[in-house]
Amino acid sequence: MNALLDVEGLRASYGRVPILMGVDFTLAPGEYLGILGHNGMGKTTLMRTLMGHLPADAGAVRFSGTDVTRLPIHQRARLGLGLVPQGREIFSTLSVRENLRMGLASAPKEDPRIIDDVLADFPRLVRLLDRRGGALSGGEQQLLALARCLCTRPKLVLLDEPTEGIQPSIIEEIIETLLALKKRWDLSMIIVEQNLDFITSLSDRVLGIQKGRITGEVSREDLLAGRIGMAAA
Ligand SMILES: Nc1ncnc2c1ncn2[C@@H]1O[C@H](COP(=O)(O)OP(=O)(O)OP(=O)(O)O)[C@@H](O)[C@H]1O
Repeated sequence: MNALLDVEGLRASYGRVPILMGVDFTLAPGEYLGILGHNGMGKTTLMRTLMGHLPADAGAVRFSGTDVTRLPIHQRARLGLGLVPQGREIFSTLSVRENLRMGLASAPKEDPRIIDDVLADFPRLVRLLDRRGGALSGGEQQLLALARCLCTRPKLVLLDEPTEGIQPSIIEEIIETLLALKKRWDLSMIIVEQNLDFITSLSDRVLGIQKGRITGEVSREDLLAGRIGMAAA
């Protein structure tokens, strides 16, 4: 089967400091791929480079058969790439409803019915529609950031450290939501995390990243059996 995402020799840097040192991997349609790595290993840099927030110095990113390596963010979004950034970037003075409308603005087709469709998978947000984004808990903000991204109708969601600073009770709800989305939407996902339990619950496969390089791959069977050593160490 053709890959949905094909990343080859990807390099990126901040100024003269190289961070991604040649990243290679592919993602199949419908796959949830985990990327596990400690602080500062380049996980966020990889997500930002895939989305186009940071230019690639070398290598290629092909998405859905199109070379997107040099495309600006909005064109990648229109092709079906969506990023839920680390820190969530909720508009704190806008209501939940208004935050969702902001997501709609980058959708290929600005159809307000998309919001209702998305909310069907986020019952907790339905009760909070008029609340200010800044008055939500961290977990509720994470659900909102995910729902806002889904309003762009992505095929591939890049989810950057969703459990950071979130209470365990709502982490379970995020896992259930993500698994339900996998079934109901035709969705693929890259989940960057340090939380091993979270990534094990969701991923079909996990890649380890160290110092800007993919260091290993763990299958779902090995994940469930607790055999993760070489990827994340
Ligand atoms: N805007 C920036 N300018 C310069 N250096 C940066 C910038 N953002 C990140 N870095 C550096 O790039 C390296 C990789 O950072 P990155 O945020 O990609 O790591 P990470 O694996 O996502 O870590 P974390 O889990 O802490 O978010 C780190 O050494 C970091 O200090």
